[in-house]
Amino acid sequence: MTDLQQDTSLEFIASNIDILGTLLPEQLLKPQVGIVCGSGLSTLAASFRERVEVPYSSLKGFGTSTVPGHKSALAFGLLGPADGVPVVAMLGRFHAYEGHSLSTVVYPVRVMARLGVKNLIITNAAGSLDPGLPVGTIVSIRDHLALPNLTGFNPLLGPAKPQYPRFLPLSTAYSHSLRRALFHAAHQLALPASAVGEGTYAWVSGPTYESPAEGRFLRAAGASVVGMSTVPEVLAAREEGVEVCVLSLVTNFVVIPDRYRSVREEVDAELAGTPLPPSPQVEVSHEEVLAIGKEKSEVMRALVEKTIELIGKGV
Ligand SMILES: O=P(O)(O)O[C@@H]1C[C@H](O)[C@@H](CO)O1
Ligand code: HPA
Repeated sequence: MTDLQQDTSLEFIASNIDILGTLLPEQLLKPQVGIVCGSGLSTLAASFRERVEVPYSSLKGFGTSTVPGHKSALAFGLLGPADGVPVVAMLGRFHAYEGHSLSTVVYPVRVMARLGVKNLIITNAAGSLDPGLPVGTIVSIRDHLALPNLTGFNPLLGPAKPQYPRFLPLSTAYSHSLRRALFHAAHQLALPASAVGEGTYAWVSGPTYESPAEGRFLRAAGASVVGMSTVPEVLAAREEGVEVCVLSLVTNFVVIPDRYRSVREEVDAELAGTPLPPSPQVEVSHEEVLAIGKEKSEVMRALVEKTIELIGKGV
């Protein structure tokens, strides 16, 4: 772990606001919408106007993202028509599997909230557990299943703080109104219905991809997609009073064979002179995850931008 407990005191975070005050023009200093860019999705900030990038290294309390496809900077800019909505994007996030403490993982979300962000769009790359959500589908997350949270690995563990609720409800964690804005945006962009699905995100710690039995378990438990991020950020955002919308890009199927081929059957059939067809050996890789992110970056960007435009219009 890089630290045990990140300093999230108002004073410490405010020191970043002072630093940003020296780096940003006035019109970018109070972003209304935040974006977290998932693996391979940093291009979500490609069309920010008046864009200014601030490396995490020039800010206090930020870690360094060590995962390929994740930069380590905040991008500030304007999005949408006319004067534009001030926005901030995390180009690169922190994952617990990199060795970051959960308080470091969620720290940028807390900074965004203090800067004035009211709505946060969190993106990620995820594996599909549902044949109805093929590779390339964008999934609007409506709920989560977080085994680490249920077993004592939760970013909100710790002494009560007067500015936060002690017992945070999660039944409305995924904003109904932001999800409505997202589906209105998908309609306005004339995306086919199959391009954007809905589902439940299972958070696992990683860094291993799921074994077939783990995939079957998560699917039986009600998850639609699985990934190694996002839920800690959702919890911190909700604790800060920020509305949250999560988009998972399906980059691969989690291998869930209905039935394992028996190797005994395979060998017996071979020796009897009636060999079975070769059994498929499928493996997911981060390179494949990044490649799908690249392929879908334009549609993800268009969807996020249109959603932000509609949020600004109160749709
Ligand atoms: O940051 P995200 O959740 O988009 O990244 C996913 C999960 C792992 O970090 C990585 C695995 O390929 O991609
Ligand atoms: N499992 C967990 N995280 C992921 C996956 C996956 O299959 N694909 C992309 N991120």
